[in-house]
Amino acid sequence: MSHAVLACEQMAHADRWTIENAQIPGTTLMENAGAAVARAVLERFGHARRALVLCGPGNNGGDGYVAARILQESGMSVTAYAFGTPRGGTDAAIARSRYSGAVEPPEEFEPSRDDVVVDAIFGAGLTRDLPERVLVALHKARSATCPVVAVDLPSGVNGDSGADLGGALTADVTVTFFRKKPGHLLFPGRQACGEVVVADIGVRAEALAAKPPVIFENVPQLWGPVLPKPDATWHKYSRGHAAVFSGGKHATGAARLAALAAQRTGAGAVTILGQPDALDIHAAHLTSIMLRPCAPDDSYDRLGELKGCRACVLGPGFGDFTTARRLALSILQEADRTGLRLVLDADGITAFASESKALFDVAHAVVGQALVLTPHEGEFGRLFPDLAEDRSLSKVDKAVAAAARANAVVLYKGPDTVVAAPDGRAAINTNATSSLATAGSGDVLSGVIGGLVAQGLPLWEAACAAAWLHGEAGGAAGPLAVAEDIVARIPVAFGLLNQGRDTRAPWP
Ligand SMILES: NC(=O)C1=CN([C@@H]2O[C@H](COP(=O)(O)OP(=O)(O)OC[C@H]3O[C@@H](n4cnc5c(N)ncnc54)[C@H](O)[C@@H]3O)[C@@H](O)[C@H]2O)[C@@H](O)CC1
Ligand SMILES: Nc1ncnc2c1ncn2[C@@H]1O[C@H](COP(=O)(O)OP(=O)(O)O)[C@@H](O)[C@H]1O
Ligand SMILES: [K+]
Repeated sequence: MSHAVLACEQMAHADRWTIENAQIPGTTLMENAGAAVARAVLERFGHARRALVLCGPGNNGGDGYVAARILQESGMSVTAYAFGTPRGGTDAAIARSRYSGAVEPPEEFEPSRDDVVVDAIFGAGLTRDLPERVLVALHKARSATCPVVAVDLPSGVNGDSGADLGGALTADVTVTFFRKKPGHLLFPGRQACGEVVVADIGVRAEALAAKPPVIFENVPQLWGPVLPKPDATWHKYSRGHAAVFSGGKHATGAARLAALAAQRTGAGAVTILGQPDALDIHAAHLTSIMLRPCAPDDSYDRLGELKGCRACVLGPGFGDFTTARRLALSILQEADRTGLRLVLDADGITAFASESKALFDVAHAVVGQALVLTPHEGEFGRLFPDLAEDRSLSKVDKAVAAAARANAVVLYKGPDTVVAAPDGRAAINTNATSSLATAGSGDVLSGVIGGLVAQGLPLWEAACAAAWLHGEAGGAAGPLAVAEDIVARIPVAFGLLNQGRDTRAPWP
């Protein structure tokens, strides 16, 4: 699965496995890696005056020396700069010895605008802050504003977390090998990488068989197969019925956005539940969405009256924390009997800020899973303060730990939204643009999740699909989109799934 994402340790294991079990020497992998880097340089920056290759002491530097040799052979003017010496006998030392061009000390590195810099100082083996002489060189490269091609990762970016350990360059292109790492997809690493090229260097996919990957880039292959297929016998309720709880009369918009999004996502019926004065406002705006009165002390059982209702969204604009807690806990307590699933967002999350244990306890008592949580960074900190503050954890680690603790699918929002399941699976979303950074966009997302869950999708797949559809819809709506525009483009996002496909089997 080429959309699998490997932690640095898994990648090192795959390298070792290939060398030991497929009898492919490490020097061959390094040759292939260096060749892929040289190819990227020649394809994009072959016109540069010089290629200046910054080489570290490990295998990343080894890739750099191979690239330097190939670039020189292709006729480019090349200088390598040695940041440390490869240990004798290593693949990197062999690569260094095969390169016969100029090798200068770091102090001699003086890039200009017309050069291309190859950053091969540190890759997956970076373990501590960058040394001063590396920082100085990176600063010079940045000041020169010349193009940068990074090998595996821009030096200074942590491959597992995407954290910038200090001073990393923003590359134009990053050439990585076999599979992406979380650091290529999580911010700020994603931004530092620029375009990411994944090169096949001969590492064998069988290396992953013993311990299959659990982290993925969020692509339609992950969840396309479980999207609902149109059925000639459908009626509106069998197609899926979603409910959305409304806030009070001065905060109805959020629920309306969620409800409209659930409807645009394919739920056959959508009902908004709210107090009569709030429903009056909804009635003035809505036509095909149903409205049902629900007093604050009403039982969640009112949901049982909604035919075929499989999903409810609670939290957008809700306001009343006491009622939110009561509703959420009772929905989860009855989830095994009713089959109802809960998407808890916004005020529904904040309502449990100091009572998260009560939520997690009922969620754990459910056979299987019934809860999706959709926190942004602030909400995540309210529910999982210790995880939020733990600097040793990546965003993926945090989301996975939160999902296990809450027995919930956790969709941890941001430009690099992570969707984690209690069993440890995680998908990193990569198609969202900053056009989604607009009020109400999160309400739309919770409605999309609710709409998909109502149609019977498993929770993790529903949340992954929703993040992707939301991203595409936001992109289609353009940079000045408002939340209503995102709702309107959901069909466009579905349409992208159809492209090039048989229209009778509309989804992958
Ligand atoms: N055969 C293989 O294993 C392959 C490895 N590949 C390359 O190998 C890289 C990983 O190689 P390595 O594990 O050698 O790691 P790196 O080359 O990223 O760095 C390791 C070296 O840097 C030192 N180091 C780490 N952080 C430092 C810091 N802040 N200051 C000073 N020194 C520091 C380490 O002690 C070690 O000597 C990948 O990123 C990739 O570029 C590719 O060549 C593909 C094949
Ligand atoms: N810069 C960005 N790039 C990509 N996606 C973003 C960006 N900023 C916000 N988003 C997405 O937009 C949505 C915002 O949700 P949220 O913060 O709950 O907003 P609101 O409460 O206003 O609806 C989330 O899905 C988030 O991932
Ligand atoms: K590098």
